Amino acid sequence: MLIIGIAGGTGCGKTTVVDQIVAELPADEVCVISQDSYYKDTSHLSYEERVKINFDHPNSIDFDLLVSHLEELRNNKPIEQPVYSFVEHNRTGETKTTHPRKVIIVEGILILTHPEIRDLFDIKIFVHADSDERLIRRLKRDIAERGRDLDEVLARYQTTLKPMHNQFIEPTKEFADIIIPTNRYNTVAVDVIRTIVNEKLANSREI
Ligand SMILES: Nc1ncnc2c1ncn2[C@@H]1O[C@H](COP(=O)(O)OP(=O)(O)O)[C@@H](O)[C@H]1O
Ligand SMILES: Nc1ccn([C@@H]2O[C@H](COP(=O)(O)O)[C@@H](O)[C@H]2O)c(=O)n1
Repeated sequence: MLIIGIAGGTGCGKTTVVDQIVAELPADEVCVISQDSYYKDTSHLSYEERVKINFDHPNSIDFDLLVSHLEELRNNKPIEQPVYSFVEHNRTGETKTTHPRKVIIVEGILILTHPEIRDLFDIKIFVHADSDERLIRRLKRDIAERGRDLDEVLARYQTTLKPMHNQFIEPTKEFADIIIPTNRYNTVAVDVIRTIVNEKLANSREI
């Protein structure tokens, strides 16, 4: 089994890179775990209280559940990945059954901040895009897909997102084996990673 961690600031293109890697791999050989699924259950809070949560701080993530799920997958057991709603700022109550695969990709802004999770990764990747580029992408995406407006995204960016990025996310770049620049679409880097993954898969088939 090969476990790959893909980190980087919001809007850097993690999901896009993951989709590009996965697109060329056999569906039954890869699964994806998103850190977003592991935002803490906040059902005990009202919507007004949930909106105020700092979603860019490591304390917002249920790392205990994420670690236990990764351990289960490593032991060849399926897990129930929570489904998260960015509109409700909460888990939906539904889960997605995720089966263990030869390649497990874990992606999220804060996954390299957690020492135990870092140790589980065979390859650690940090996706980098400039902060102005990330803000532009985040604005467009959150308004189009996550039910937000301009003021909400900018306020969140200034109050939590930018300071948390500088304090917690950017420093984890030093743990990365590979840094992918994504100010533009980086097909070369994605090809390199695909080659590494395919080589590992071919070796595991021979054993
Ligand atoms: N290299 C790129 N160039 C331009 N736009 C991109 C690039 N990578 C991603 N995007 C766009 O930016 C937005 C955020 O990308 P996404 O992959 O969701 O980032 P992340 O998962 O890191 O938050 C999406 O709308 C995506 O289509
Ligand atoms: N209810 C929430 C939960 C998280 N966020 C933001 O999502 C970002 C992480 O997701 P990416 O896909 O962008 O990596 C993070 O920066 C949180 O601020 C949110 O807006 N609402």
